[in-house]
Amino acid sequence: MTSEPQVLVHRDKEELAEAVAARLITRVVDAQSARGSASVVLTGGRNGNGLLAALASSKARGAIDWSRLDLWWGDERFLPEGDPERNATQAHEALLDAVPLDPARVHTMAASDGAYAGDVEAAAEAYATELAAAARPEDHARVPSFDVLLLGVGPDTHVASLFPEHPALHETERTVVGVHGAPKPPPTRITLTLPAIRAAQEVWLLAAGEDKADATALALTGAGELQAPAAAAHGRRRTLWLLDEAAAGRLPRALYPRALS
Ligand SMILES: O=C(O)[C@H](O)[C@@H](O)[C@H](O)[C@H](O)COP(=O)(O)O
Repeated sequence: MTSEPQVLVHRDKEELAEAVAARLITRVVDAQSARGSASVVLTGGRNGNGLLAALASSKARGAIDWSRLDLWWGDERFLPEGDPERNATQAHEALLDAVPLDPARVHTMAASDGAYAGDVEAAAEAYATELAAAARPEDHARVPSFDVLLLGVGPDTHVASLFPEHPALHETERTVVGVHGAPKPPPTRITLTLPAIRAAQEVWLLAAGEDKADATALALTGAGELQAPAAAAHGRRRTLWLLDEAAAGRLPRALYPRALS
């Protein structure tokens, strides 16, 4: 089962970050009260980090039981541990170091100087194994049914490290793969594949700024999955596009109900 994309437009990137932070707190609190724990997949990039910074400064952040939250990553830049360009390093700086997480529930992807010594395929396979170990029978997948999977949308419509026309988009078996020759630096990356992304209950795609307007319009108006990977990202229950006005600037108005002021 997949879900039709819903579009929500906020005034600017600051309002977007704060509104999505509030939405995420509510979603995590709901999941924790229903099930005892929650799982969220983080994204790299400016919007993902802006969201984490908004969570860090939210007065409501104490409503989350951080010790019962599993954090995963949708992709990682295959760089040495602690490199300032690693998505995990940036997430720690923006939020993770400031909240009482259980370190065993913070599932980072391997660094290039870590256990797999520069072997990105082995690092990807290890992450797939970690995901499979966390999946429950009721998930009916080789990854957990993440409560929320966050994806920043690139100006070329890439999500995670799934770039237009790249071979990783054809993957139907593996849940995590190594990426070579990515057009956005660094060229070597680890990414969840579409089957792993589509196992999430909810997929939230984030885009802000005029440089995302074409990508957003392309992905939401019928582009193919190879041409526009963002168009291929669906949650089982919900697919939410969370935009600012600039990123929504070239969308047909019929796609989103809220009137712009
Ligand atoms: O590792 C990365 O670079 C990301 O995970 C990538 O997929 C990112 O989310 C998009 O490129 C959007 O990034 P911005 O929000 O910075 O445009």
